Amino acid sequence: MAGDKYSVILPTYNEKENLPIITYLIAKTFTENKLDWEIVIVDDASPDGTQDIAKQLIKLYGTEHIQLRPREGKLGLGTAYMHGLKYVTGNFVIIMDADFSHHPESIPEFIKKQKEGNYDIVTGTRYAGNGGVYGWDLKRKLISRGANFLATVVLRPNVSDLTGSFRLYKKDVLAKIIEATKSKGYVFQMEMMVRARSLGFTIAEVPISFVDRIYGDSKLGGDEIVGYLNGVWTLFTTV
Ligand SMILES: Nc1nc2c(ncn2[C@@H]2O[C@H](COP(=O)(O)OP(=O)(O)O[C@H]3O[C@H](CO)[C@@H](O)[C@H](O)[C@@H]3O)[C@@H](O)[C@H]2O)c(=O)[nH]1
Ligand SMILES: [Mg+2]
Repeated sequence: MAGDKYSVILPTYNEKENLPIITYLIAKTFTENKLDWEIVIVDDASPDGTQDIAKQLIKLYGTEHIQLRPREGKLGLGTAYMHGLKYVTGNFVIIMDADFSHHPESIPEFIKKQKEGNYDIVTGTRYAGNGGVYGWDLKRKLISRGANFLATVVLRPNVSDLTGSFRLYKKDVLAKIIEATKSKGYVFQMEMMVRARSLGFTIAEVPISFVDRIYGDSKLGGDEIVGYLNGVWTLFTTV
């Protein structure tokens, strides 16, 4: 629709190798599809110089397309989205990873799906249709499947991929969900879907291929798994 603007919130922590290429591909995707866009980079004081790269990208694409909204230290993904949302100027928000696990080529499919039913949220799914995961070892696959299975059985939010983060939201919907969401770590993605359901928002799905990163390391650790289990329990007893 004329007047729609898509704001991509891109959280980064040590993504200097990935940031220029992901930015290029996001820009290309929006430009080719004649869509209005911006990227809000939320960098948590990455020691590798990610912010220097971001500043160069602002010079290249302009302040109307790229915002750098840094924070003092590594404060986690959930709060990175909240922080980025404060600066968003579009009426739609896309959240994705900066490490190519989420490919920008899916963005037009998300937008098309959103328009089909005027959905509040379109979530990427690795666990339906021709979606999938590539490059993870068995352990990480089992953690992801287990996390989804547990929350699906206990909380029944009727979303096939609860722990993924590649999603499109109406901006005011995202603001309301974030306000209701209490957890801060990786569990945030799952809680957001459960909250969205209980607030009555509509959710559609688009199958995506999640490809493990080539550059840098995942930030998922044992404390995140404990945090997830706590999150499922808390939602089970309160929502
Ligand atoms: N600003 C900021 N960015 C962060 C932080 N931690 C991670 N990031 C950024 O967030 C993105 C995802 O981080 P990864 O460390 O690559 O996550 P992953 O293990 O590949 O996990 C992915 O899959 C999970 C489960 O499916 C998802 O829950 C998660 O959101 C992500 O999509 C990357 O762009 C990374 O730089 C943080 O504390 N602060
Ligand atoms: Mg990753």
